[in-house]
Amino acid sequence: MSFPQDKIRNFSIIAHIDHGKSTLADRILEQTNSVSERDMEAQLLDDMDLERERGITIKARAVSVIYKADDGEEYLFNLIDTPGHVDFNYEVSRSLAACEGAILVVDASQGIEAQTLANTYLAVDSGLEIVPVVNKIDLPSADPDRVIQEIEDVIGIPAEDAPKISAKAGINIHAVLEKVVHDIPAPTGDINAPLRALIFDSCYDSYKGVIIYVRLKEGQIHPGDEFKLMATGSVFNVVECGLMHATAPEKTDGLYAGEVGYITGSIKTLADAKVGDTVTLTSNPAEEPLPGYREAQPMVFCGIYPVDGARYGDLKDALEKLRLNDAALSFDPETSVALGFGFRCGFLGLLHMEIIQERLEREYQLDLITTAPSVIYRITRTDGTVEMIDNPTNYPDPSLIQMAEEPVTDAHIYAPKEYVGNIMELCQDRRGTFVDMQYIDADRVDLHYVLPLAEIIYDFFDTLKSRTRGYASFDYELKEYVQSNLVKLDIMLNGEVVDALSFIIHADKAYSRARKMAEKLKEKIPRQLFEIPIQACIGGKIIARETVKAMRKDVLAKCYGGDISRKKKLLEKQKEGKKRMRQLGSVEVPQEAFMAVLKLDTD
Ligand SMILES: Nc1nc2c(ncn2[C@@H]2O[C@H](COP(=O)(O)OP(=O)(O)OP(=O)(O)O)[C@@H](O)[C@H]2O)c(=O)[nH]1
Repeated sequence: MSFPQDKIRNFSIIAHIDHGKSTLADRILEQTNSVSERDMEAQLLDDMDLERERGITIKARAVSVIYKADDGEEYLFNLIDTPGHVDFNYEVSRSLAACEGAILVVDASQGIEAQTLANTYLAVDSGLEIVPVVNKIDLPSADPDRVIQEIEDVIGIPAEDAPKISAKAGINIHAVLEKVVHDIPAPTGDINAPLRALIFDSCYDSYKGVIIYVRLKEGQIHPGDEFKLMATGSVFNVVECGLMHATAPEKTDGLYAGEVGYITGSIKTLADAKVGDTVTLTSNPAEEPLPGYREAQPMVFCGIYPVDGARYGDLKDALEKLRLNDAALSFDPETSVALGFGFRCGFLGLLHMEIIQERLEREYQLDLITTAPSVIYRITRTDGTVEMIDNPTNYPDPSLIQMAEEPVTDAHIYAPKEYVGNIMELCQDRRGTFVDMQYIDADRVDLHYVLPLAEIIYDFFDTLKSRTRGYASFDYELKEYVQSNLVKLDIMLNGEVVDALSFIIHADKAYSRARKMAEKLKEKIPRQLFEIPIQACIGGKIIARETVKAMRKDVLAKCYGGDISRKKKLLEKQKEGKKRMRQLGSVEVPQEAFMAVLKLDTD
């Protein structure tokens, strides 16, 4: 065994977004000489380009480093990075379950925010030792003592000797490393017991197949061993195992209880090696898997269509490739009269959805049309059957519905108290139910609301930010399904329903939304040779109407005579424009009309 258990420390860094988690991780790698300066790109742990650009951590990752402590001993630190966004909460909880402790980073000028608390609760639920650290003390607005007091008052853990650091300037990082050695317990677990290893992350490598990242709780595993994934039941042989160092993996002759490492075994798809599953050996299997496994459940759905119908096959290939590395992404073929062939895609949340859309466009050069995001509604039909509906097209006729239910969330908003009025107004407007309000300190409050998921998947967070000048933070958790007065709103152009524009909405909001959509469409649809009525209707009843007037004269008539190249240019331009048009029945609708209507709420 490479390292005695008592010299191993397995920990995560948890923080609210932007409080400096990745920067601290970089400093830890640097100070343990894990990376040469040349290799030290900022935010080494975030290795996807997109992550770097957005400055967020999408996938959890782990890295092993060796730290020579002040007591003269060498310690093996396994640092497990966690994603910082609620969409990826399940991955966060699995990463935490692989650790004994967590460094809690709090920004010295901002103090505790919504995800500080949400992530701390996840860590406490996993029984971790929390090591608070106050970061960004170099900022002029930093008030570390106030933040320490806040940690003690709000979280209820001792923090008077929390290291006050600057991850950016590299101040006091040593104190953090020593805290890890002294405050975070070493792992325990019998290396001779039947193997139980928790998969906390996995990725796809085109040479090695799926690489699974595990924390061994009990037992050991060696190359050549036959292992079983307990949730899926699939069996493989270990081809390689080892530790992940910052720059390259290190093959080892085995992994032992307490360690964190990787295993490869010609596993073909991520669906076989799911995060949260338990690895055991077929020769001496464990009786029970480790607790906490569940399937990642998509919560937000939308239709994705290629602008150019001929690229349907490319879109399919791209989605399949992305799914290799993202078991939470789901997609099924769907057809729309308006948009042709495409896919109904499911995501963990809005951020996840945006990331996938952006990757499809950027990495696979696809032009896409996406339909409005939808949550999953639970419909009980009059004949008693229950259906989960993620596509407005499948929404039954109102006469067949006995009860409609929608998902609601428990939401916490942290903000300075002067914004309480604005926030309450926003939550009210989004059909929120006020639960309570608590003071975090003299200036800031925690507003607790129950909010329908459908109301926060559009642009809730952006609106919240703009109404609080960026000071509010937000966190939510799915709570339950509740009965709701839902209707399906259809849009008709020239008397025909445009299926891609239909959506499910609360009855109270249907009228104003219908009116806004009709107005927007009128503005965006160019005049054509005939009059186009735009109608919004619920179950056949028209609730809003606008009309695009017919073209009165031939606009091309202006181009009499003139030089031929100018005419050609005009024709070229027209062709370009044509490509971006969709023929909906008898009406041509420009691409941007779809976009405009779908983004209605942000205006
Ligand atoms: N002034 C100052 N800025 C810091 C410090 N630590 C981090 N930052 C800056 O704060 C921003 C966010 O830091 P990150 O390390 O990306 O934060 P994070 O918590 O990893 O963010 P997510 O990955 O999105 O969760 C970056 O612009 C950093 O340069 C610090 O000690 N002082």
